[in-house]
Amino acid sequence: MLLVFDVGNTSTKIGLLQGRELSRHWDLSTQADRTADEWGIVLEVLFARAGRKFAEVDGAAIACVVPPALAAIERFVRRDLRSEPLVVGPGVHTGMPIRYENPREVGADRIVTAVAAHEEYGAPVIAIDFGTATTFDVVDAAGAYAGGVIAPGVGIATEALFEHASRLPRVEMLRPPRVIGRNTVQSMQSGILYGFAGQVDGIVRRIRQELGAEARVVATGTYAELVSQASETIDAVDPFLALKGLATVYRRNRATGS
Ligand SMILES: Nc1ncnc2c1ncn2[C@@H]1O[C@H](COP(=O)(O)OP(=O)(O)O)[C@@H](O)[C@H]1O
Ligand SMILES: CC(C)(COP(=O)(O)O)[C@@H](O)C(=O)NCCC(=O)O
Ligand SMILES: [K+]
Repeated sequence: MLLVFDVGNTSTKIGLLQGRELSRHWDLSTQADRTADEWGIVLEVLFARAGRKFAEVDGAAIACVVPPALAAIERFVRRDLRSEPLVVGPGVHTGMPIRYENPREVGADRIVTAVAAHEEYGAPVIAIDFGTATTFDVVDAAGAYAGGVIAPGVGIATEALFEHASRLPRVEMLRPPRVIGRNTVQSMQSGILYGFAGQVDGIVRRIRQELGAEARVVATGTYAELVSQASETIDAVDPFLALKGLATVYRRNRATGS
């Protein structure tokens, strides 16, 4: 079995794969100061509840965009799983050429997400990840990572709205009954949902124009389901793109299997 970690700025997504099948997945808050011992405790509990044992794990892969969180996970994998983790980053073979000016700059989460989108939907494809940031990752017709877009995420942008406007409350992220809100909460829900859906549609149209191709669009991340309800350009929602992409990159590096 393969254990994969996608460490984002807000949450750490963990998956257990048997071959290509994601058999379990968990979502923890990202805590950069969590120690290797604490990782051991947390995963022991999760494994026990899933009826799994550390000894069944024969490989691990990590994509981390929070540098201080990485070392403890690596230590946990080496010590408790007795395995050398594959950390996605410079020098790792992903099978996808990167057209960023400086390929080292691209977040590992974006690369594995793009790899999974390409594998599942072909090329060209646009993967959107609604996490702390909203990221668009573009895979061109030749299957290369063409670059993309980084925008303020739905959660943090909304947080800024009520932090900076005294009379605005925290609102639930829901689809309001109409676009024209008749109370504060509905007005904010409308602005959030249709604002971010419009952002997606506008950016996707421009990307397609620049690519000169009708790339398909797959969305992932916390707000993917919500925004896709109002977006006209999102073709599919897949909550596990990054975890699947991690497994693919692992296979491409450690070909003996997972
Ligand atoms: N369980 C939750 N309930 C509400 N909001 C959440 C939850 N988990 C994450 N979020 C919000 O989602 C955003 C991060 O999404 P996530 O997919 O975890 O991002 P990342 O990949 O950057 O860690 C944050 O703005 C956070 O406030
Ligand atoms: C863009 C990101 C902040 C997204 O992180 P997330 O929202 O998933 O926590 C992350 O991928 C990152 O730090 N990237 C490095 C810069 C880049 O990709 O160009
Ligand atoms: K992410």
